[in-house]
Amino acid sequence: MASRCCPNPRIFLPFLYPSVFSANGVGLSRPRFAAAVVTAGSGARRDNSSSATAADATTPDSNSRLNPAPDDYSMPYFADQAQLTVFAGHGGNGCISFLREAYLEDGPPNGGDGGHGGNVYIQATHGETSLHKLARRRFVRAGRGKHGQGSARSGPRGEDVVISVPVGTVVTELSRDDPDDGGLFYDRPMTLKEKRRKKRSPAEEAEPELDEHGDPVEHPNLHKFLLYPGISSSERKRIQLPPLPRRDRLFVQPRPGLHLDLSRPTPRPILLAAGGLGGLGNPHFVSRDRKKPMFATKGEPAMSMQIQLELKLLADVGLVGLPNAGKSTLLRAISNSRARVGNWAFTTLQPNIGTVVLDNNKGRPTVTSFRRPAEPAPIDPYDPDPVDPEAETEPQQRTRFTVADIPGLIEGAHLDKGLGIAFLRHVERAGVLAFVIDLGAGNAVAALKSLWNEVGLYAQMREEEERDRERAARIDWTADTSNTDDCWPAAKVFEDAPENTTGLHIAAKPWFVVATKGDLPDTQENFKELREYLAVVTNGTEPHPSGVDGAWTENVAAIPVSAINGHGVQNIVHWTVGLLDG
Ligand SMILES: Nc1nc2c(ncn2[C@@H]2O[C@H](COP(=O)(O)OP(=O)(O)OP(=O)(O)O)[C@@H](O)[C@H]2O)c(=O)[nH]1
Ligand SMILES: [Mg+2]
Repeated sequence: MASRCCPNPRIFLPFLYPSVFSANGVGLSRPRFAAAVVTAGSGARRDNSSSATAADATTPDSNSRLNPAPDDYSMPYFADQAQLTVFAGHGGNGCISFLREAYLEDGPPNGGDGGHGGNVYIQATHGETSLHKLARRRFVRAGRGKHGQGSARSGPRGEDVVISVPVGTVVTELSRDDPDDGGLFYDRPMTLKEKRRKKRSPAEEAEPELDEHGDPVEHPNLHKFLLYPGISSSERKRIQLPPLPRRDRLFVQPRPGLHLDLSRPTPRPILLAAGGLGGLGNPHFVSRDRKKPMFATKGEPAMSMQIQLELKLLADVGLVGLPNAGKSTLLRAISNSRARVGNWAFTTLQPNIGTVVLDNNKGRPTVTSFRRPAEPAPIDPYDPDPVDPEAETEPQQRTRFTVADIPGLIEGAHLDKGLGIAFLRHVERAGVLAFVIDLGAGNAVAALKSLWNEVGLYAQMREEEERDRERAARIDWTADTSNTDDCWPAAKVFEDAPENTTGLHIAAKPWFVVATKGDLPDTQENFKELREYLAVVTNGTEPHPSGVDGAWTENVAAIPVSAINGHGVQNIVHWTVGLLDG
């Protein structure tokens, strides 16, 4: 992937290190991308011309937007994980009722059917940004169908519930309780053979079936029927119940082991749990021999499911760095974010997302950038109104991009040390990774290697998890094993699962280094060393810092900035846009 930006390090002009560049014979000149970056919200122009001197840079304005007091921040509610139990609605019961009118004492049955239970759906929408509301809610219940009533009035359907989640949410089923699992609630009709076998003489029909103690045996489906309340217990045992009629389901329950990766908005809600069918009123059971059925069927119980929601933020750029490196200050400098900044480790406890606006608020772009068209969604053959796959084929003008600032990583983060693993998932989805290195905090190359090491180990761990999940989902536990001597026939489904984890799904992303706090004294040598190291990584003499084969090493840049002064930050915007456009 070739960057649109000039690979020449001259573009990261030496506003911080004039001597580094003049020593190389590179004179001071205006940056190629001299347009001021207008950040959303503030509307302020930051002039980052090369005339800013090192002396200016070392005197950050106290209590400015980029050097705020620790209590000057806004912290939106945020949760990136939630566990929910969803309950589909039970079906309402059918009704046992008979027509009563003046001069008509003994009318025909007229009980209405019960309403079907409501379904639970999930939908990924752009309006949502966090799972905190769902994390607090814990239970989601669809409405139950109302019972049928007399005069052939059917019960209304239970209300459906749609769970709205942010785009980037991964849904994993943890367990389900499906009452229909052990056998269908509504019987399939008996075959002719079964009917013949079951056929009893009229004398036998009159007599109830007896158990070994001589007590009448209860009908096996009795619990699925609703009997007329006035019925005596002996009548209850003698009652002849018909087989439950076959009924088509309105919605097909999703298969067990549900796993949805909602990485794009879903045009229509996706079914999680289907409600139960409503019961049948007594008119359904009228026959030649049974003029007045004293029973109706109960509503079908519905299933419940426990799901895990995990939000992987879909930011264009992920900021990765050690604690206190200056990530949040950088986010404030390039976007409208009011992330908390403090001179201690772990100031940021949850991810912040900032939006970098690429126009001057008058509709005129300051940077021309084109978003690649999204891959068309696979066509669902059962969808009556499929989304047009050709909808987005033209490159779209990019007017903004998003940046995610995650809590700092420390050594062992992939083993859940520090704030650890919980937030590393947010860099998995980013298009570009920006490694923020504090030039004033020791060797920058060592810091970069240790960050890549953590990210690489985390990537391998996720790939292993994903492979295990995929294997588990592929095992067909119902496979017929009778014709084979193989005691583990399902093992063959493992064949095409990849064996080795590479970590490439993160290491293959384009990345660059933001060398921040360049205003601090004596950081010049550190920056030079970092730049030389990245040059040898780019030309292939040194391996990628994560050690992963085939990782992205095209034109890896180090951009010096002083985020606290807003110096050099627009170079980050231009470089990022170049990498995003690819
Ligand atoms: N001199 C100087 N100080 C900076 C610069 N950028 C950030 N700082 C200071 O470094 C400290 C840490 O900044 P933060 O932005 O909170 O760092 P962080 O990486 O978000 O820290 P965590 O959230 O704890 O991971 C603050 O006191 C900032 O004022 C810079 O460019 N120059
Ligand atoms: Mg921070």
